[in-house]
Amino acid sequence: MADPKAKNILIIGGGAVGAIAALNLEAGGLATVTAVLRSNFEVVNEFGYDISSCDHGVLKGWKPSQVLSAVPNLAASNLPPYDYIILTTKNIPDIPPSLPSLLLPSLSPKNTRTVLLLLQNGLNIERPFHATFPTTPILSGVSLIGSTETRPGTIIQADHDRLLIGAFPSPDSTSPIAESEAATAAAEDFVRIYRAAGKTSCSHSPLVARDRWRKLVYNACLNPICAITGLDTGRIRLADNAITSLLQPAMAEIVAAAKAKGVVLDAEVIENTIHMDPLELYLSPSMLADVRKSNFLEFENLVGEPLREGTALGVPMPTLTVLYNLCKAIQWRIKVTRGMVEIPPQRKDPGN
Ligand SMILES: CC(C)(CO)C(=O)C(=O)O
Repeated sequence: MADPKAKNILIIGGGAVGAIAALNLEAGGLATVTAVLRSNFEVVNEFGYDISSCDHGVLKGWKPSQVLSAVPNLAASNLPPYDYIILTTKNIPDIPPSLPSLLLPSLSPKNTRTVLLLLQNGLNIERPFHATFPTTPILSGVSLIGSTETRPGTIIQADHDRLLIGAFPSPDSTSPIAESEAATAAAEDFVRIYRAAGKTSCSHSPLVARDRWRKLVYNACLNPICAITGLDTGRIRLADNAITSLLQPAMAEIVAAAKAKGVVLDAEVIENTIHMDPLELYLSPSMLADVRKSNFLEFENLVGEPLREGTALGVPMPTLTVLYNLCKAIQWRIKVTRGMVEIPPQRKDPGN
C-alpha cells in the first residue's frame, strides 16, 4: 500500500525499461505511478503486464496505478504538477516529434517544481530539455538492466536492475560535477524512493559525464554492432574475430574520445564491457531488439554524438564512422518502409 506522502510520478514510455521502473517504484510503496504507453497501451490497459523478472518474480496482469495513452494535459484537466517525470522512451532526435514537445502538456517551460529524470542512453541527451525547460532540475539515469518486451505487454527481465542517478550540470557549467544543492537533493530523494523495494541496486553518482561515457563503451559499440550483424551479446563474442576486429577497436575509439573530453576510464573497461553480460544469457541490446521489430534506431545520441565529440577533438574514429553511417542507412531503410521517404518507382522495363 502506497504511503499517503507517496510521490506522484509520471513515467513516459512503458516498454522493457519503463515497465520495470514502474513496478519497482510501486513495489517500494513511496510512489504512485501513472504510465503513458503507446504501442502496448491497448494490451496493458485491458490485461496488464505479464512480467517475469529476476528482481521481482513472476507477475500476471500487473498494472501501475494509472495507465494513459497520451501525456496528460495538466492545465486542461486541472491536475497538480507531478513530483517526477521519468522519460524512458528511446531518444530519436532525427524522427519528429521532439521529446521536449511531447512533455509540454505535463511540464511548463517555467517549471521549477517537477524534477525530470532522463532514464535513457546516450550523450548530450539533456541539451534539448535544458533549452525548452531552462528552470527544471534534470537528472540523468544510467541504467544497466537486461530487460526485453517480447510482445506488447510481456516483459522478460533476465539481468539485475542497476541504476546510477545524478544531476546533469547546467549548460553554462564547466565543471563535470556541478550539481546544484537542489539537484543533489532531488537525486538523493529519487534514489531513496527507487531503493525502497529493496530489489534493485540504485545509487547517487554525481559523475554523470564519466557514467555516460563508460556506458557508451557498451551502447556506442555493442548496440550498433549487434544491430547490424543480427547477433546478440553472447553470439557476437562467439563469432569469428568479432571481438578483435569489431568490438575492441570500436570500444578503444570511445575510450580515446572520452579521454579527449577529460574523462579517463579505467584500464579494464573494454574487457569488462565485452564480458559484462553472462554469455549464455544471449541478451539483445536495445538497438538489436529495435531492428528486429523494424523500429527506428536510437543512433544519433549513442553513436553520432560521441563520434562528433571525439572527431572535433582530433581523435581518429574510423570504426565508429562506419558504424554511424551503417546505422544511418538502416534508419533510411526504415523510413522508406514507413513511407516517410519518396523514392523513384522501380523501372518495369530494365532492358530499355
Ligand atoms: C546495457 C543495456 C543492455 C542495459 O540496459 C542497454 O543499455 C541497451 O540495451 O541499450
